Amino acid sequence: MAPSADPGSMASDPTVVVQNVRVRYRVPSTDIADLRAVSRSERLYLHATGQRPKVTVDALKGVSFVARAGESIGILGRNGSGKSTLLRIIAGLETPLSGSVVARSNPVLLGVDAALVPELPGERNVLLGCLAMGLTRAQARAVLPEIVELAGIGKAIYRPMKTYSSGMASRLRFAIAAAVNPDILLIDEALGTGDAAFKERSERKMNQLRAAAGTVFIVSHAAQVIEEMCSRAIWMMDGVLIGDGPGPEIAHDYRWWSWNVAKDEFDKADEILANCREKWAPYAPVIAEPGTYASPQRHAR
Ligand SMILES: Nc1ncnc2c1ncn2[C@@H]1O[C@H](COP(=O)(O)OP(=O)(O)OP(=O)(O)O)[C@@H](O)[C@H]1O
Repeated sequence: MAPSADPGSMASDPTVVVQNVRVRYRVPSTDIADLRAVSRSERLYLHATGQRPKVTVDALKGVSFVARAGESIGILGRNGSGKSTLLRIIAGLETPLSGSVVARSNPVLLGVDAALVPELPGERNVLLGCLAMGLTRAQARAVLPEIVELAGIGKAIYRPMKTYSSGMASRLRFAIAAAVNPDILLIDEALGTGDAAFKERSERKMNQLRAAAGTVFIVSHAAQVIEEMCSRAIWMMDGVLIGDGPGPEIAHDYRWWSWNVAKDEFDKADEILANCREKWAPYAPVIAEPGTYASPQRHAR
């Protein structure tokens, strides 16, 4: 079917424009069928060098959308559907095989693997994280109380991060990234681990960022997080964007589809998927004129 109109086109300025992005990985495989598929000379070479044959994984197969100021966008999908790859591409940490990403300002990626030092106490890591995100030492000290309050991990802030539970560490990372008030914040799975009080505080903080006309992206397996926190959601499947629409509605469809898959109700699941594709077909972004965006392409190609 024809791509639908950009749902936010009348609303606000674009912050991130993703156009037909493809990402391909070449990964070694131990599958005997992959070994049989290569030529005899290559097989001999692999054997002699102790290597495995490489297979192609298409992590993103032509993803396009426009994110706008004031949106919080949830990214949903099963394991391996391409959600984290999409965030890394928006953050500029990887170069796509083809396509482009243009962002209004530098996106800040908050990953569960964000590089903090496990041996250091939380408060020292807060300072490190702030410096890494471009704050001066004085600015970092000034926002320390706000970060400590947002993270809400009490006296644990004075203890080494390696002694934290995964939820405590995620909360601290979220608080650090959010405190620098980035225009574009990318969050990978950090919010599913918090308790009700943290959820309340993080929601408030995200609303503040959105109100300041920024954009927040959240990758989460928890459809409920996206249902409650995101104004918009995109549903990824096998590297393809299959639905783009209001957060609560996409999250509801995703949850209902997942439930049916888990119960082996595949006909029902297919029906939900077909309806979602029809109703929330992604729109094709209009190619931006040079100079439309303040910052250059994320990836020089
Ligand atoms: N660095 C990499 N090298 C090779 N393959 C990769 C790499 N990163 C991701 N992939 C592959 O790309 C595909 C998409 O992975 P990605 O991590 O983006 O999925 P995801 O939707 O975030 O998954 P999950 O929900 O499990 O975190 C998967 O098939 C994965 O194996």
